[in-house]
Formats: sequence, structure tokens, C-alpha cells
Amino acid sequence: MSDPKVTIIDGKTVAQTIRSEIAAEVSRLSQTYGKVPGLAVVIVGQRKDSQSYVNMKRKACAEVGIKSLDFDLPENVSESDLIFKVHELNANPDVHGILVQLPLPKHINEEKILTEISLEKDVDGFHPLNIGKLAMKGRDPLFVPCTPKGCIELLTRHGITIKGKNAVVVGRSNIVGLPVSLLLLKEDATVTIVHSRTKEPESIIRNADIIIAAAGQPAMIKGSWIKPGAAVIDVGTNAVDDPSKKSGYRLVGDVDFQEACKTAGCITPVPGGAGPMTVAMLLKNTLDGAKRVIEC
Ligand SMILES: Nc1nc2c(c(=O)[nH]1)N[C@@H](CN(C=O)c1ccc(C(=O)N[C@@H](CCC(=O)O)C(=O)O)cc1)CN2
Repeated sequence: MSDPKVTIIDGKTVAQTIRSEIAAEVSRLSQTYGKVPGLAVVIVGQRKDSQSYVNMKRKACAEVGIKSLDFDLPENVSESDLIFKVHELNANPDVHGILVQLPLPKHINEEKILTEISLEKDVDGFHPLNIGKLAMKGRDPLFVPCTPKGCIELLTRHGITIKGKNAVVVGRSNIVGLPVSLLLLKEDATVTIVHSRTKEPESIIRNADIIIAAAGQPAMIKGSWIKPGAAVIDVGTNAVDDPSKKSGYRLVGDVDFQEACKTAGCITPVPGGAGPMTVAMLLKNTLDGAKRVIEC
């Protein structure tokens, strides 16, 4: 039983609201200019998790009226062929956003590929120049990475003030930990990053008004580490064995959810928290990119 005082942040519902807002805007663009946003979705190889995320993205595009152009490349595609594809998409006027699903196979240099995506079509916000602008005071990137942007959106749509708060980010990945730390800093939080080499992480986490958990370690953040009333956004999506499930596994976050509910002020569940926001923010970035071109 969760504590009656805790608010469960329902990311699925927030994401659905945002998807409806995007659908209305896509329809307006289509009626006014006769053009719809286009998103190129590129996947390399057959990883089950990546295929599932890409399918979610393609389905979401269809739902809101964004045209997805689908490219499923073989595991052994060469780095130069992938770069050629990216250049082709950079030049295609019907494509307003380019998404290359990560991770890529080991023989491909991820950073090299992400750097080849046109800045104006970098809807994942992973281009080093977009990340660089995120890190600079007084500068804004053209696009902000989707999961970090979704975390901030969840906090603001739930009326949680970020300015002046102690925010602790657990994890320092290029996809989530690092960019979400930069975003929180832009929102005037005092930000601390906890990572695998941090000594006594619990004493730092205990001081957090806002916790963003993105370590990829199932239930590593214990209930006793959470300050009473803290806002907890759990980005972890860890598959753990569960013979009682048809699939043989279930998804758990980086936070011990049941225990955390006894102390936190609000918390996202896994699944159904930050995950659905990733896809919603991808649609939003694609719409924004298309609007810059179509309405200019
Ligand atoms: N090019 C990118 N690659 C990757 C990104 C990214 O933003 N861009 N992020 C992750 C994976 N990801 C999107 O690609 C992603 C992860 C999780 C979810 C999600 O909605 N999860 C659900 C659970 C889904 C399930 O049941 O399996 C949830 O948490 O409720 C969406 C997208 C790595 N790669």
C-alpha cells in the first residue's frame, strides 16, 4: 500500500494530453499550408528493445498525423553507408526530423553518425553542437533530448517548482543524465550528479528536493534515501526476471517504488512514467522542427 499523501505522476496520461495537442497543431499545419511534418526513423539491426521503441515511435507518428519515413538497415551496414543515408535525409525536404535509434552496433561510431545529422533536423537533440548549446549560459539549442525534456515537462505540468531546489541526478549518460542535469541548471536548480564513482551517494540523495534517477540499476535508490516530500522522476527501465509473467520478465525502475512511496511527495511509476514522455517529446520536437520550415 502506498502512502495516501504521495502523488503518482501518471506519465502515460500527460503524454496522451501532449499527443492530442500535437495532433491538433499538425492538423492546423496541414489545413493552412497543405504540408505535414515528416520524421525519418532509422534503425540498424534487430535488437528487440530498439525494435519495440521504434515501433512505438512509428505508431505515435501515425496517431498524430506525422509522416514517418521508415528505414530498417541490416546489422552489418557499413558506417559509410549509414552516413550516406543520413546525408540523403538531410537533403530531403519532406523530412523535418531524423532519428537514429541508439545504441548502434559496435562497428559504428555513434558520435560520428550523430554529428552528420543536420542541426535543423536533430530531433533527438544529440548533435554535439546542440548539447554544447544546452551547456552554455544564455544559449539555447535547436532541440533538447527527449527523455530529459520529458522529465522537466512532468515536473512543470505537476506544478513542481524547480528554481532554487536541490536536484540530484543519478547517472551521467549522454542520453539522459548529463542533458537532464544541464536542463535543471538552466531552470535554476542547484544540481548534483551522482554516479558510479560517487562516495556515499545516499547522503547526497537524502538532500534532494528533486531526484532524477537514470542509473540503469534496478531499485538501487532505497526508500530511506529519499527526503520527505521529494519529487522523484524514475527514468530507469530495467527488465528483471519474473516467471509469473507471460514474457518471463517485468520492468522496474532505479527506485524502490513501494518504499519510496512512503516518503516521496510525488513519484513516477515504471512503466508509465518518464518512458511515454520520451515519445511525446520526440513528436513535439518534430513538430517544432517542421514549423520552423513550413511557417518561415
Ligand atoms: N535515438 C534514440 N535512442 C534511444 C533513446 C532516444 O531518446 N533516442 N532513448 C532510449 C529508448 N527509448 C527511446 O528510444 C525509449 C525508452 C522507453 C520508452 C517507454 O515508453 N517505456 C515504457 C515501457 C515500454 C515497455 O513496456 O517496454 C514505460 O516506461 O512506460 C520509450 C522510449 C534508448 N535509445
